[in-house]
Amino acid sequence: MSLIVALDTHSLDAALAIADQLDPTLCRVKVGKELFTYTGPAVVQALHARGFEVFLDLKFHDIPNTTAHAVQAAADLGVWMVNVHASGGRQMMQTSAARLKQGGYATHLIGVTVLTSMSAEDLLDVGITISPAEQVVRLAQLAYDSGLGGVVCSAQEAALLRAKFGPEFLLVTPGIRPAGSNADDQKRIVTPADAMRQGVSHMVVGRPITQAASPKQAVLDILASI
Ligand SMILES: O=C(O)c1cc(=O)[nH]c(=O)n1[C@@H]1O[C@H](COP(=O)(O)O)[C@@H](O)[C@H]1O
Repeated sequence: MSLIVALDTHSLDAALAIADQLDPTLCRVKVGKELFTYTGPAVVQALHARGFEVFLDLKFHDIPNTTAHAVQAAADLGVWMVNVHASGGRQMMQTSAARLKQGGYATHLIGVTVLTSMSAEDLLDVGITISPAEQVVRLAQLAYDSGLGGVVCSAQEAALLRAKFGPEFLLVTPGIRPAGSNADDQKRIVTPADAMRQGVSHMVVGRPITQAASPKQAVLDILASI
C-alpha cells in the first residue's frame, strides 16, 4: 500500500510549500480541481521537477469523446494517474481507456464510484435507493468491464472489491482519517491501519497531513501506523 497526499491548496506557492516538506520516495501527490483551476499545468510540471508522481484528480464526467480527449490531455502532461466518474457510463470509460491504450500511455485510468462524502441518505437524494456499498460494487464492476485499472472508493468497500476483482485492481481510497482526527466533510471514513487491512492499494490523505503542524511528521506517523 502506498500514500498519496492531496495538495488541496489555492496557489502554486502554497502547494509547493507543502510538497517541499514531503519526500517523493515516501509518497505521491494529488492535484485536484481547486489547485489545477488556479494554476493550470504549471503545478504538475513543478511537482514532476521535484521528483513526485502526480495523480491528476479532475474526475472527468462528460460525453465519451470529450472525456477521452481530456484523459489524453492529462496523460500528455505525463501524470501517473487520472480519473473519471464511473457513473459517466460504459461507453465513456471504454473510449477513454482505448485512447490511452492506443497512444501507448503509461498513465493509470481509474473510475470514481461513490464519493466518500456521501452516505445512504445522500444517495437517496439523487435517486439511488441501494446502499453505498452496493452502488460502489455496481460501478466498480462497470469500470472493470470497461477496461479501467481500478477505482476510487471508500476503504469501507475495499475488502469486497479486492475479493471480487483480484490483486491487480487498484483501490484508491480517500476518506482516510487517523484515529481521533476530524472527519471534516467526509462520511465513509476509515483509519490508515484499517484501510491497510481491507486491502486498499493507495490511500489518499489531504487535510490530516496538509493542515498538520508538520506535514512531514504527519506522513511519517501515518506510514508508521500501517
Ligand atoms: O477522487 C478523489 O480523490 C476523491 C474521491 C472521493 O470519493 N472522495 C475524496 O475525498 N476524494 C478526494 O480526496 C481528497 C480527500 O482529502 P481530505 O478529506 O482532506 O483527506 C480530496 O482531495 C478529495 O477531492
